[in-house]
Amino acid sequence: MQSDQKSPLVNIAEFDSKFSYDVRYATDDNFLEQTVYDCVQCLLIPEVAEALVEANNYFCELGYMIQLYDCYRPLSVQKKMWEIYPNPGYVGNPYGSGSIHNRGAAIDMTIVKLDGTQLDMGSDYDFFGKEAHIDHPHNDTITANRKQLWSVMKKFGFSPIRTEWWHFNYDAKNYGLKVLDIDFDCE
Ligand SMILES: C[C@@H](N)C(=O)N[C@H](C)C(=O)O
Ligand SMILES: [Zn+2]
Repeated sequence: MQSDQKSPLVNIAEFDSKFSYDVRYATDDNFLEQTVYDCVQCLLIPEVAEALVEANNYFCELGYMIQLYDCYRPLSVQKKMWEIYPNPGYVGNPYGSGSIHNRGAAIDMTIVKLDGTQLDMGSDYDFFGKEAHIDHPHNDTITANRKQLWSVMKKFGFSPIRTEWWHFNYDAKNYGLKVLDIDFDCE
């Protein structure tokens, strides 16, 4: 941790929009099989938080809301992930260009109905295999659910990656953003 680093991140909970949370990295129910976050928070740089709120408000008008799996991720956690699963198709290499999560400009997410009902996206979150790929063929329901997710996210400036249906990077210039290693303030 670099505690002298001033945080440029904002907490999505401070915005006027209702999100659902399923932050498994704050539990041991994740591919690391260990708790790597001290609390559930979605931190992002302001520009990305604003775009996400707009996307969520749009989803809400359609009868859905965003369920957040992960937002900003400290570089120290990225290193733990890489140690356990050093595959650049599924985990950004912290010793290379890293992850857009480390820059507060990527989100892992799905959408759920406003009553909390889950939508079938064809694989679980952080399933590292071909069923999670955005070009893998699935049945009509899954295809329609994914289309709903991606069409709205793209409208608000987010792009998916090929191997993970749940991962979105904000805009194309984001590798130029600063990599951060700030702990969550869980007070
Ligand atoms: C680990 C997974 N949830 C994820 O976010 N992977 C991408 C590729 C990343 O680490 O940036
Ligand atoms: Zn991700």
